[in-house]
Amino acid sequence: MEEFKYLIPEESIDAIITNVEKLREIENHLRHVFSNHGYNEVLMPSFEYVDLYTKLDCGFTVDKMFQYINHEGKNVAMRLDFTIPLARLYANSANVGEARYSYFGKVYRKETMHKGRSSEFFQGGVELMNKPGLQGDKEVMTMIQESLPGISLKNILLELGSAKFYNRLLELVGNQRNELEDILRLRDISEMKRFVSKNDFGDSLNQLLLSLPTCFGNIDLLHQMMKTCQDSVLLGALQELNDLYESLESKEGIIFDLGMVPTMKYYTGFMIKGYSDQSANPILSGGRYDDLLPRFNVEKTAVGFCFHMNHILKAIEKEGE
Ligand SMILES: N[C@@H](Cc1c[nH]c[nH+]1)C(=O)O
Repeated sequence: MEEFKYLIPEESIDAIITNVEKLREIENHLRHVFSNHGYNEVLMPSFEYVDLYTKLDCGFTVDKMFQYINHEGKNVAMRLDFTIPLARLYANSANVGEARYSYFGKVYRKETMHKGRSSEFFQGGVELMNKPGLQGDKEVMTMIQESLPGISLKNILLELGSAKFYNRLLELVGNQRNELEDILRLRDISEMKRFVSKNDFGDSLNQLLLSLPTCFGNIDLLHQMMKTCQDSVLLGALQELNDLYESLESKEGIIFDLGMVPTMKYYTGFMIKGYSDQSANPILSGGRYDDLLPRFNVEKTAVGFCFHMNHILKAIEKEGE
């Protein structure tokens, strides 16, 4: 009868984060790193038109959104992502030179299977507008590396992938792209074997595809792939990853994952995911997304990343056990 006192909606959990003191400690550390690099913190709105997320071909679908119809009769969603609204902010600003934004706050994403999982994700990140190529990528990577010591996790692995590489692969397999995406997402070795023998893309591409589900390793792996890769676009993408790696002062904990599937459809260049050995979910993610600002009619490039605070705090908790 008084169920409301005990039950929690399936989209929710009892408390999103209980160790808020730790959250604030990490947040302040990150705030410090970001502002030292000249990033201005912006407090973004919680509500956006659904169209902002769906009509730019960024891969967001309405089933992921918490939405309602406002008094104008328009569909409004709770913030699903910081990167897209910040791209709009930049595109609408008078200054379209170099710009640096940082942010802290929640995004709201519906889970397909709720069961004890929250739909609210606390992020802290940055977006760097109009610093193209290696210089921009390096700035972001350096900030990630500088941030890591302050997040209290011992073993962090930084995985680098490339959306340019991935998108070219999809182009090369033509009509079979959806199938390839599924196989790579699941890293399914036997499905990949079946896929390759069914389609036969020629020796070189066949061999490359077969290697992808398990294609992670250190810089030697990248060099080996560069030797065998024959397609100039694929090779160019690998060369970019190599240049980024070489430009970094510290190479600690960096590995390559050439089968990495973009979590966001807007990525166009390098992609990064950070993992703690205590968390199955990434504690940070990001990458270059040069095609997003042009969709707001501003021919400028962008790159950024965010920390996933919920996953960081979970991993810290586990590490303490
Ligand atoms: N918005 C991305 C992270 C990112 C920031 N900038 C670029 N990528 C995410 O939620 O995963």
